Amino acid sequence: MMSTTAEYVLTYFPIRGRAEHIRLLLEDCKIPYRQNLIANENWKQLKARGPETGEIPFAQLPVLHEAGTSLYLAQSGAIARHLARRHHKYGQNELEASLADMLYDTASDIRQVYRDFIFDENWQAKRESFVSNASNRFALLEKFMSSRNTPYLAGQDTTFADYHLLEVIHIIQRVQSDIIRPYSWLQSFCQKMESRPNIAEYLKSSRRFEKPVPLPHA
Ligand SMILES: N[C@@H](CCC(=O)N[C@@H](CS)C(=O)NCC(=O)O)C(=O)O
Repeated sequence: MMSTTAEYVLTYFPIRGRAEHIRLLLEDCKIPYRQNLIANENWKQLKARGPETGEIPFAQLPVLHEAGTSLYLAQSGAIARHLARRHHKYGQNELEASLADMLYDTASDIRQVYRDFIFDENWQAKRESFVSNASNRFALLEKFMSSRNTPYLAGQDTTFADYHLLEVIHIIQRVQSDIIRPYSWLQSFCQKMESRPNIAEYLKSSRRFEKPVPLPHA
């Protein structure tokens, strides 16, 4: 949701990248935020002065700024967790919070496999092994989640981990559209996430960027 009375400003590039699960969380919870989209040609300058002004503490994006505070938060995982704590998306109890942490990191590991593949100059030759690796990782997640049998990763409601996993599935489906077909829990998870009204609206809106990363084949 875009708003003129934004609680948060999310600074990132005009791609989905590492910001997308943060956007999904903001959108699903209808938290007012504004996007500060940095074009490539402006990034060098901003990167050079960001650590000095405090606006980009570690010279990388995404960064979340909270309106009315001096807080400029870097690191996508820290941003997602910060919003989750503030907006009741960190589980109903400590066990759910720990599960959300574990499953967020599991989704990050799968995302890293995707990044290693997509940025590999021999990506075409490695497509099959990438798909097999990603599928094996989804199989383990499927096994774990089937044994718990909750609708969302940590329990009955979404946590920051669910938005991350949804985006990780979406980016890998761009490589292999039926990647989660063998996995019934993951399929039902995806359907549930995609049919949440605010997510459904966002996914088809012009606010959502088509590209996960700025590469022609991604
Ligand atoms: N661990 C950081 C990594 C941030 C990161 O790698 N950001 C990239 C974009 S996805 C970036 O700012 N690249 C531009 C640069 O380093 O100059 C996070 O999760 O936020």
